[in-house]
Amino acid sequence: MCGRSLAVRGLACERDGRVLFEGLEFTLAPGTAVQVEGANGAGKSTLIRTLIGSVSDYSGTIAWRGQAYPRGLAAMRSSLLYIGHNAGVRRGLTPLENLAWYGAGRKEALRALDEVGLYGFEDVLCQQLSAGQNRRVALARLYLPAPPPLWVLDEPLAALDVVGVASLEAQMNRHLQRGGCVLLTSHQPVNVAPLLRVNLADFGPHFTAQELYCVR
Ligand SMILES: Nc1ncnc2c1ncn2[C@@H]1O[C@H](COP(=O)(O)OP(=O)(O)OP(=O)(O)O)[C@@H](O)[C@H]1O
Repeated sequence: MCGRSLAVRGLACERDGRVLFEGLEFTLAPGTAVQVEGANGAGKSTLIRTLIGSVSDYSGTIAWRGQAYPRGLAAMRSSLLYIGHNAGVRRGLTPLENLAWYGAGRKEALRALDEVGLYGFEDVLCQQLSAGQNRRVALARLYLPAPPPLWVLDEPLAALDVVGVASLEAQMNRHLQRGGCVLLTSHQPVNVAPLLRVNLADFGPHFTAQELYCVR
């Protein structure tokens, strides 16, 4: 396994007795991105939660920088910037306060909010912002100085307009050029490179002809 990457080998997950994926294999190396694809309910968010260590009922091996989980978890977490499906924005706080919660100083937070098009909204409560603006508050963390190397982003393009998508793609490409890595889920094409696309449909449960006959 590559010593500087996230390596997934023979990974399988099931929920409620249903196999979501099995035999999943890929490597997320520095300077590269992986886009996890799959239909609604295919298991993309479950995979992400597994990779960031929030879910431990899986089989197979996950290793960060050559160290298999659970031993490698602490090192992975110290390198991780995770933005989940629900974006982790505190609605009772302003955008500025949200970034301060993540340790950002006022000047760098204002610059990041400007980068995501929220200039003038920094002191508005997030509960008064639109869905796309709240997504931008979450994504502003990607524009803070010295970001962690491993970005794991669940549906980061959701609710973004065309300009927002282009801006985020540019920021992800800058991160890759700096040697960082990005793992994301998206139902739409993502313009980042180099990109490995992993479709969970290719790792779904495999039935024998006999089993298929019985299902029918
Ligand atoms: N904790 C859980 N307990 C039981 N079932 C679960 C649990 N978490 C997820 N599931 C089930 O696993 C399946 C995969 O869910 P998941 O959220 O990973 O899909 P997804 O590919 O991210 O879907 P979407 O594209 O709709 O966001 C779903 O059928 C879901 O109901």
